[in-house]
Amino acid sequence: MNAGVPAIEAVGLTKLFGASQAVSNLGFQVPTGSITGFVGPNGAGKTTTLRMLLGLVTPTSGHATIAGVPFGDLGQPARVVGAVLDSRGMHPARSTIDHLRVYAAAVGVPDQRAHEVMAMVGLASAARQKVATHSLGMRQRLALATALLGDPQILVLDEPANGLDPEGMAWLREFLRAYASVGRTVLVSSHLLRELEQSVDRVVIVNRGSLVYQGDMEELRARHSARVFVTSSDPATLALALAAQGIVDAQMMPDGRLAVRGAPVPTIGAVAESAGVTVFGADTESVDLEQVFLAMTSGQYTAQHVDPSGQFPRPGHAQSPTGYPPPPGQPPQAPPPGAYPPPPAGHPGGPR
Ligand SMILES: Nc1ncnc2c1ncn2[C@@H]1O[C@H](COP(=O)(O)OP(=O)(O)OP(=O)(O)O)[C@@H](O)[C@H]1O
Repeated sequence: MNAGVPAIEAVGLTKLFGASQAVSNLGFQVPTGSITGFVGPNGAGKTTTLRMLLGLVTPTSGHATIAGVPFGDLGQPARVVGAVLDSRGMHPARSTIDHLRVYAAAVGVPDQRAHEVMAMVGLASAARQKVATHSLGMRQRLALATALLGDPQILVLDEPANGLDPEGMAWLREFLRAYASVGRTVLVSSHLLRELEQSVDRVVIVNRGSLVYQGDMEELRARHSARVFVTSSDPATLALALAAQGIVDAQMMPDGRLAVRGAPVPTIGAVAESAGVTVFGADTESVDLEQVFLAMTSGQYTAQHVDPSGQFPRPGHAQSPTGYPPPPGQPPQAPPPGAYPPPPAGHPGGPR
């Protein structure tokens, strides 16, 4: 693959089904060597997008490339990109190994490769078992094995975790890591960020056919990094002392607490002590990325700033006491319960 060329690129992809817009001017890149998550709620347009990438659906406008060229121009597509789009369309009467042999012949690889990929996905002991009797998890593994037949440099997987039990999910995570560790690329979709959080280095988030976010997981985490809410004898002096140490993101809350980002509790405690400020309490906000995702994809995403009302505007925070006693005569501070609105009906995590 050409150095510097993204493994996958979508440019202005749009798909209309009649009057309904499934994908809308969607652009993103999947860097070579990355494991990129493609995340969005049900109906967000993930499958349609993946099918456009793979030449199975013609875009209304826009285009996509795989290894720098449109899918249709790949000389030997199965050697470049393997895809798992739907594990339900397999011939039920075929055995595991027969299914793989049929596809091995289609891809132009020897039967031996069918045995190899069957072992790679842990199906060797089910070689003679008919597809009709496979569990959904087994079908997912078989679909993955089929995608691997051509030993492709790029894998595109649509909801591969569907039907996998926790052990299967852990196995899939390991598998994808090992696959990408030698410079190969994975694009994997899910309707749950939580499902992919531990496996991907990069994420493309879509909602209603449009891009909501693309970037590194680290960046997403950093953007939503936790703040520490400090109750002290002198917040203004503490803010100045923190700024002198380069910790400049400290905002006064209407309730008198200082909201500090970018420093852990022990550091804040040490700065306070050296400035002669007494700390009565410090509550750490922990960020649940799934909540960030839900907020992003339910139209309630309002990013970073502190709400002047002194409430906790950002989703996913849960306060945890840190061992400091509350100020004399005051109960420990806690966020208002239910400050974050629940996801809407039909949204994953919300009522269906
Ligand atoms: N062949 C089709 N004809 C008409 N509408 C379609 C077709 N395929 C998809 N759609 C519609 O396009 C929208 C996006 O569907 P798509 O399957 O791409 O979303 P998704 O994010 O993959 O969702 P899910 O996770 O539920 O599969 C949906 O409203 C869907 O009903």
